[in-house]
Amino acid sequence: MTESTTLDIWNPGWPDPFRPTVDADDEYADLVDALREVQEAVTRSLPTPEAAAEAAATLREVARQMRSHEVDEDTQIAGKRWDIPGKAHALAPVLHIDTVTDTTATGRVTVGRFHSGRYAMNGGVTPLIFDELLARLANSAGRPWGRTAYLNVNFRALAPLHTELTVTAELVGQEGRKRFLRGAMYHGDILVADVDGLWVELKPEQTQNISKDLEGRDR
Ligand SMILES: CCCCCCCCCCCC(=O)SCCNC(=O)CCNC(=O)[C@H](O)C(C)(C)COP(=O)(O)OP(=O)(O)OC[C@H]1O[C@@H](n2cnc3c(N)ncnc32)[C@H](O)[C@@H]1OP(=O)(O)O
Repeated sequence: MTESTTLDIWNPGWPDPFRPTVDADDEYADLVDALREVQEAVTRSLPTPEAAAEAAATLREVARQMRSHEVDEDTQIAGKRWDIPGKAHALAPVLHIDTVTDTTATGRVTVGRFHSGRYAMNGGVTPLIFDELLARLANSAGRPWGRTAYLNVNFRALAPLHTELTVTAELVGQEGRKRFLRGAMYHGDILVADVDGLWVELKPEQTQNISKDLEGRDR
């Protein structure tokens, strides 16, 4: 991390329901790392039917254990570890955010076969990475909470697997509640994708009861 970095772990403008309510420890991060290992290993495998059945039983036993620790979404840790790459959310590729200034952000990401389309990054994963970095920038530097209104992604070249890609983001304009951002993803000097994004600052009534707004929509 460079001297000029103002990397926010938590932006005070964000609504409380997104704040972790218990201290996560390294064991929790390790659990999500282990889950990522399972995702990659299963993706890469062709087990015998017997081995598949045995693994399925083991995984269902883990799911049973985790269900006995279930909490509501405001209380869970997954997706809220702003201090670690991937935020302890197994869906997200592990994005290492190196710098966040008032108007720029940079990061690095390497994906494996779990996030592959066919021998290259799946086209749905690229927006996920852009959303992560651009959202971090859009909502940094004390700016009030905003939501993604659009992400227009251009795929310029195949994004290779098992290879570090660099990702950049820039705040290019603000008009009232609207924040316009641009981003790019590179394999070395090769531009593999770029993006235009709009974040719209929430009105006060949109930040109240944010978890209630979302209730029932994730089931
Ligand atoms: C995994 C772990 C996570 C862990 C949690 C961590 C969170 C990380 C961040 C995640 C953020 C997300 O991904 S959020 C998920 C993806 N996004 C969403 O679900 C958003 C759903 N949409 C909305 O909620 C709404 O549409 C908003 C808030 C975006 C905008 O609604 P609104 O507030 O009523 O806006 P409105 O007054 O109509 O418009 C304001 C201005 O913006 C313009 N505008 C609005 N939408 C658009 C649009 N799509 N394209 C062009 N322009 C637009 C309008 O023309 C207007 O311009 P003018 O007339 O003023 O010029």
